[in-house]
Amino acid sequence: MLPRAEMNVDAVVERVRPIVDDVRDRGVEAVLEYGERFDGVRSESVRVPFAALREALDATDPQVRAALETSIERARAVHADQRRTDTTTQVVPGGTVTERWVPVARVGLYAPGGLAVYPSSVVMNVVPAQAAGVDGLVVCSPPQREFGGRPHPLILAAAALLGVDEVWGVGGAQAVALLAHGGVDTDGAELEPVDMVTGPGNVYVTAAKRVLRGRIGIDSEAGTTEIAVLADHTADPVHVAADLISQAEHDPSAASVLVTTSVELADAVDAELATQVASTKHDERIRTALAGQQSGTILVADLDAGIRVVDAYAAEHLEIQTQDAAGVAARVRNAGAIFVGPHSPVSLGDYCAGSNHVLPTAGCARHSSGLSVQTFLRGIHVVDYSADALRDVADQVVALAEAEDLPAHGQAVAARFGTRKEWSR
Ligand SMILES: NC(=O)c1ccc[n+]([C@@H]2O[C@H](COP(=O)([O-])OP(=O)(O)OC[C@H]3O[C@@H](n4cnc5c(N)ncnc54)[C@H](O)[C@@H]3O)[C@@H](O)[C@H]2O)c1
Ligand SMILES: N[C@H](CO)Cc1c[nH]c[nH+]1
Ligand SMILES: [Zn+2]
Repeated sequence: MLPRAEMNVDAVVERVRPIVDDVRDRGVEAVLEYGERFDGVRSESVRVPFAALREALDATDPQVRAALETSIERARAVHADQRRTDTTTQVVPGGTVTERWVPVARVGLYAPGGLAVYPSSVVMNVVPAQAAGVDGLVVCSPPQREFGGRPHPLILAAAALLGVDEVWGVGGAQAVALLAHGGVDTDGAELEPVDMVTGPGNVYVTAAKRVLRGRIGIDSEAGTTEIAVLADHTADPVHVAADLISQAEHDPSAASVLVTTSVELADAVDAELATQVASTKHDERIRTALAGQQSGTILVADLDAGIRVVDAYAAEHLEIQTQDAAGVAARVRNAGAIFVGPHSPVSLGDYCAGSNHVLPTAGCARHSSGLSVQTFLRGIHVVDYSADALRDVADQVVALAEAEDLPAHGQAVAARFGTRKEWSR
């Protein structure tokens, strides 16, 4: 199995637990102290005034605003199609089971803001939650020193564009803890505890979600970014290298993995990486990520072996750059999202494909999905039987209850038909 980064979620859970407990006990005062320690800024208050959201939007570069609007429009189109409809099954005459889809009442949405700022993650969180019908939305993002301890203006602008009016300037584990436990701001504004926290983040955010899971619902662990590229001799090494670098740019712990059938391609990608990294803005971070144990190249004998490797790895993002890319993609079982062919780079999905970029990392794609409308819905079974329908199945319920040595279960049915029986101990 390919290793993940050394700095993993397990390694920081115990470091994050005291932060979570402290925020539970001391609320906003603790949040402000952690902001000072980890984000280098202490603000007057944590909730962003409503007027500041509109001001940020008005001050946004028109080109960036238009791009955000495109991103929102495409994401809304895809997520609208994910809505569920209730289903009613008539099991027998007079006996129905309805599956009713009900949105979570109040959710906290995290948009990262440490090494980079992520207005695109505001879009990717808010769009599916709104499409699911969630009423209570609160966005959290780290306080930024250069903006007086408020989140980055583009985070505020994205929230305003999406119609979200509650934004708090808090990041890391303390954000997840504040969302879960609630708190009162220095000026008396109240953050009501949420039922669920979603959104991507670094290892501290992910560890806090793991610590608080159960008290709140969480989405899949959308931690440090990963890309795997499955490529054959037809792939363009310039594109493959650019895509590997694009995701390494997120974090020194990010993973960029090439799985290929072609030695020539592997060598050409190595050469391209050396050239392209040198001219990239965040070259130091990228070099660290590419040199880490989590990144590298794997040579495979053929595409069948390649598919076995990428399935075992279960990458957050998987690009297929092979002949018949669609056919190969159809054979993959485990990935957060799959990007097919030469014109579907991961960066497209990060911003403007319409797909969601909040995706499971660290192998969680074996069992979990990216953020979607479904994340914010709960299916409730509504059981409705008539007297006749219950009578028809009463003996079977009693038989199973007795087989499980839970006779009172059977009695609850029998009692309705005057056939209660006394049980000897
Ligand atoms: N999987 C996905 O869907 C997805 C999507 C977007 C981004 N990401 C990932 O999100 C992450 C964003 O990370 P980021 O750091 O830029 O922003 P972030 O907002 O996730 O983390 C910043 C916060 O980390 C906390 N922190 C920093 N150092 C700490 C320490 N030593 N102890 C405790 N807390 C500390 C601070 O409170 C700070 O506010 C990246 O790893 C990126 O790869 C993942
Ligand atoms: N690649 C990230 C998901 O892991 C999402 C993102 C946002 N901005 C840029 N990229
Ligand atoms: Zn990205």
